[in-house]
Amino acid sequence: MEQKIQPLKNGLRGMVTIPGDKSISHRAVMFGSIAKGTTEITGFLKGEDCLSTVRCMKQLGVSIVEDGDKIIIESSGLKGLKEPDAVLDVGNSGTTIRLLAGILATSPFSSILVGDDSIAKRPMGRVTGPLKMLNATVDGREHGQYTPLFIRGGDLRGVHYVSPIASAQVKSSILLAGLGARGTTTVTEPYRSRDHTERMLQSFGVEVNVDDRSVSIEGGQTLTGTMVKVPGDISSAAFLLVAGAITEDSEVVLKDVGINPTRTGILDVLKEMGGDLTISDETLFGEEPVATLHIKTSKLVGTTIGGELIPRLIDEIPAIAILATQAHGTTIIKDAEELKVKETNRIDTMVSQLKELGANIEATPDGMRIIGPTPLHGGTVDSFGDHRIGMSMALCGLISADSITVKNTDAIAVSYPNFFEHLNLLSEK
Ligand SMILES: O=C(O)C1=C[C@@H](OP(=O)(O)O)[C@@H](O)[C@H](O)C1
Ligand SMILES: C=C(OP(=O)(O)O)C(=O)O
Repeated sequence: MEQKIQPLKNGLRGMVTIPGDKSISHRAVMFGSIAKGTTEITGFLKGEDCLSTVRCMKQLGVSIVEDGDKIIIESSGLKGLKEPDAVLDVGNSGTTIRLLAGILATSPFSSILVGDDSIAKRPMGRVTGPLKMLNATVDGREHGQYTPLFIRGGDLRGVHYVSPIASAQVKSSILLAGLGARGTTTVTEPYRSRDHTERMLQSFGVEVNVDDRSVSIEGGQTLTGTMVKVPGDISSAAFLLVAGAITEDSEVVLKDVGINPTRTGILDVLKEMGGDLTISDETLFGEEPVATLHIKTSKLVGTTIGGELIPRLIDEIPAIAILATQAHGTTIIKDAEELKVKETNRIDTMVSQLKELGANIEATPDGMRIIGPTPLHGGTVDSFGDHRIGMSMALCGLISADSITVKNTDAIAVSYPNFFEHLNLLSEK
């Protein structure tokens, strides 16, 4: 599918409730599936990635049903999972395959994990390596570096894994395997990555110890079913925050957005760049903080982004690149090599597609450099099957001189199925 986006005549105005957080929705389904008893999820993101997680867990014998706006999971716990009779297909979802690999490493049966063409290029050695250290039998293409992955779980023993990268997928995979291991499992990261696993495991009754950049878990603990209320996804909200800031005469209100501090790098950067952002109605959905975000048309300046900030805004960098094209001065994004191993190489795709529209942007070895403000012209660009690239390109269409056609917009359903609906709602006068 392709979409033609016309430049806005008036600003964006109104209020929307952002769909559920993708990271939290995946975890709610996986943890509910390995918990004893009933888990009820509200605000679950019905995006393609989370639906892949639901399908995989059903194939492992778990009962997952929709009841109105709730997802109800019934399980007899981790030991109740059954050997799947077909390969488990994670689609486009890195979170599904890496977290599920950790769960399967504890299960005494064989499973094969596959995904789409993008997943086939993404590195899996970052989880298969440490899972082997815990004594799991894990293999795959190029000795477990890539899909298909083969896993036979078994008798695991806890380890202390010092991760070379700040990755919540790696951390979570190892901690989930650690739940079924003898002794203590600890993961230490160079910087703290998103901590939804740590928070949610505690609401399922698991004791988790956090000490600065290290997280530890004792093996043998069981999860008990619970209620999970999923906040709106700040990574989806980011696109509307950027849209509101870069378009004339705009004022947008986003309700119930998750503001977990391990995810709010985008808010820090927006403020740093001069964004007219206010945060109100702070409250908690279970263990997760949420708030209402207000953004207005903003006078933006360039900034430098790197270091510990990167894991706090890794998925928002494509949106931030659009912001930077409209900011006065130079924006430098560094220490962001991880962008090369997402759904696409997000450094290359953002640079090539933004250049296509007239932006002043260059790739650097660990990120990008953008000089603004530059007017964007019309044209045809491609998401290359990457949801976040598709939404970033659509934002360009709001401010460009002529219309922009974005190819392969179906990918957007991975994380924000009603993205265009929300944009249209905010454009109506
Ligand atoms: O744990 C998660 O839910 C995620 C962690 C991040 O990936 P990494 O762990 O690879 O950094 C992020 O990019 C991804 O969208 C979701
Ligand atoms: C990188 C992403 O997701 P995943 O790793 O789960 O495919 C993303 O949503 O931007």
